[in-house]
Amino acid sequence: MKVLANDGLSQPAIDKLTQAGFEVLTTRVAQEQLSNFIITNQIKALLVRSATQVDKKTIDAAPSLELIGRAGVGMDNIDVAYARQKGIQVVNTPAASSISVAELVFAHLLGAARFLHDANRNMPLEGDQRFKQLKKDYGKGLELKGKTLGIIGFGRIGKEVAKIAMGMGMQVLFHDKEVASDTLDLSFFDGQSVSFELEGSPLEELLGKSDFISLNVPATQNYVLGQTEMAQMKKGVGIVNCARGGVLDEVALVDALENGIVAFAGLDVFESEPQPEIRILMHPNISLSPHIGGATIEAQERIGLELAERLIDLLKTPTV
Ligand SMILES: O=C(O)[C@H](O)COP(=O)(O)O
Repeated sequence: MKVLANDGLSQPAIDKLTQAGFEVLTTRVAQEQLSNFIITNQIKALLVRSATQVDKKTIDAAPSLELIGRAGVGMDNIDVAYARQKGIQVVNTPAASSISVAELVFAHLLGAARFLHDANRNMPLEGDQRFKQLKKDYGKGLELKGKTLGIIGFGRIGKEVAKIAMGMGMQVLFHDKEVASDTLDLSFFDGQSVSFELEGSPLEELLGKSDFISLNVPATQNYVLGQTEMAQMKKGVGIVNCARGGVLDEVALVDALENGIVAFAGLDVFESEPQPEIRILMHPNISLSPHIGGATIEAQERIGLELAERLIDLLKTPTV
């Protein structure tokens, strides 16, 4: 039984599937040739990350498909409803990358609060005058300890973000339409743990009180943070978006950066991927990363193994 892992798959997952009798192809097939490749090779399971689009056209043109696996969380690149309607099983790995994404939120927060992204671009090859000037330019960094972090979206990732923030001595507010309150267990290295009860806040209150805001919601039809919400934020706020491009209005963000409402932003995802807007790419107060929230060795191993197990279970291939 053939599996196409079109956006790559960790080696332990490939090994597990191979041992279970699957033939795993890791050829990166271009979007336009995908349907044809699936038919020609009689692919039964198509595994993707966020790069490959699995739309109606691809699904219609690939009758051999029995399963679509998303190696990751967001399924906005897959027409899930249509696939299921056609009898194709669709699975993802919602929990496996939460820690990696949460840690990237803090990579952006800690980095941008100390201008690291811009300092990296501007460090002089030589010349102590320029070095001294940069020392002045980057001389007004911010500490995170004691500040308030507003987390919008309190699912698995939002909760991991909250735990790191609490460990750093930050105050945490969260807003989630589905979650009124929650208990967080903070585990320490020595096995001890402490529980915290958190009450959700109305969005307006979170916007007005937060020194930093992290977006941790799934893809949405409308902006979660647009011009109206930015006008309600505390002056000098830092915003991090490691969720999805369309949840943050980038035009409103650049305006808010220009008028000083927002001091900095950290963006891992963009309204336009893989080619973000030039104003976003060139802005000195935006820390950038190319959609790598789940891209750690640990997360990809967990994702791959979880997906392999689901696939073996669902397609019930006899082991060789
Ligand atoms: O939804 C996800 O899992 C993340 O956005 C990561 O996407 P990726 O698998 O394309 O890196």
